[in-house]
Amino acid sequence: MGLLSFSPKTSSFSTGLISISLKQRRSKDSFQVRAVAAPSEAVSGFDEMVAGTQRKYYMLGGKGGVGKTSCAASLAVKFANNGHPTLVVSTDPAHSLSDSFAQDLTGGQLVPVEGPDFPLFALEINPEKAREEFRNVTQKDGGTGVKDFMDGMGLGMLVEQLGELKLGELLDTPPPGLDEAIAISKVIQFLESQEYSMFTRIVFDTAPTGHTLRLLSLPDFLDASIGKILKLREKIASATSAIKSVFGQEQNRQGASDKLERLRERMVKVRELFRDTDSTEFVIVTIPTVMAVSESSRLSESLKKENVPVKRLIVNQIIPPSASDCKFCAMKRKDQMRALEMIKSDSELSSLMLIEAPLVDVEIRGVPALRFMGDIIWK
Ligand SMILES: Nc1ncnc2c1ncn2[C@@H]1O[C@H](COP(=O)(O)OP(=O)(O)OP(=O)(O)O)[C@@H](O)[C@H]1O
Repeated sequence: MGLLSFSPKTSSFSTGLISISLKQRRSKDSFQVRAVAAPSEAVSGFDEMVAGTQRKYYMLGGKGGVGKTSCAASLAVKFANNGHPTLVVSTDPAHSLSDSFAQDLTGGQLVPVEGPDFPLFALEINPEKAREEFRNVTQKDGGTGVKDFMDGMGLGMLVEQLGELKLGELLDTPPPGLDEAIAISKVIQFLESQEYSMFTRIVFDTAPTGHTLRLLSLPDFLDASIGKILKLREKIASATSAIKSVFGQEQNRQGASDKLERLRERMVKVRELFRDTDSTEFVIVTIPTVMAVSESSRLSESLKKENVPVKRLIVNQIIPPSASDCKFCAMKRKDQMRALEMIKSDSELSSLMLIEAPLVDVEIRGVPALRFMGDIIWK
């Protein structure tokens, strides 16, 4: 039975034996973590992930509650501790980065995370704010704005075409994934600015599976919608050149058109980013249950169909072999082993690099704990 120590003074766990089942004892200035079993060797190919200074994006996603945030945050800490200025971004409308790092990272701005050796910043995208901005741009220039404008001008024949866009409806009752698409396009907007040029690793903590699947098709959908709006605008502009002078708004409208065009370009970039094998990888996180494995298999299939690069599958929260005589633990573990076998024979998942991460008996919160978890998973 080995022992791992953590000292807040050095903010690190001692190296050596890695634990699966942990018993935590807190004292005034230190706590110890008792290791009762050694984990199966997880090999994530971290050397390949950390190599090079070219910017890389890692998107972690999967079913709700499987540990996406913990895995994403631990990967970000690990990158930062390996010399990469790193940005961790939450695009999940229900953010939990602040909880995971045990620091206030809210506000929709870059916030420095205290603890790692190299700069680590976090960004929780505020989906409501981002959606509001999106709504302003599209409505001003394309959504209800265009509809009202056309109605007013008696250009009824174009209204039918506008109906196809369903953009107003989309914004009033946003489907799952829209917030994500907007959030990621927002991130791309950020990344174009100088302030963000320092980051060589960007880790996304994404929303649960359903949102991700929807998200994959959204950039195409929005790109097409915005494209249609722009075409409509052109038609209106050419059909009503006289109106322009009456309203004297040509400059404003041109500005709004440019904004819309930029939004569209960003959507195209989102789509490209998701499919760029040189810079991007989607890491699926799951737990060893039949339901989670089935969902992960479907996610993997959809990602591949969309040409999104997927190489790694983290199976999180694996119960260690029962050292005691706990019947519940033994049964649960047997169940989990069945799910693991299912992964190994699944046509989608078996080809992925399998990273097994143990269930630890302390909550993973704060940089030292994330560093500890990262050292188990990412090696
Ligand atoms: N390997 C693990 N061992 C013990 N606890 C874990 C492990 N992985 C995650 N947890 C705990 O499980 C809870 C959920 O984890 P996390 O927030 O990372 O999941 P999530 O998939 O991001 O959830 P959501 O979909 O709700 O955002 C947290 O309390 C976290 O500390």
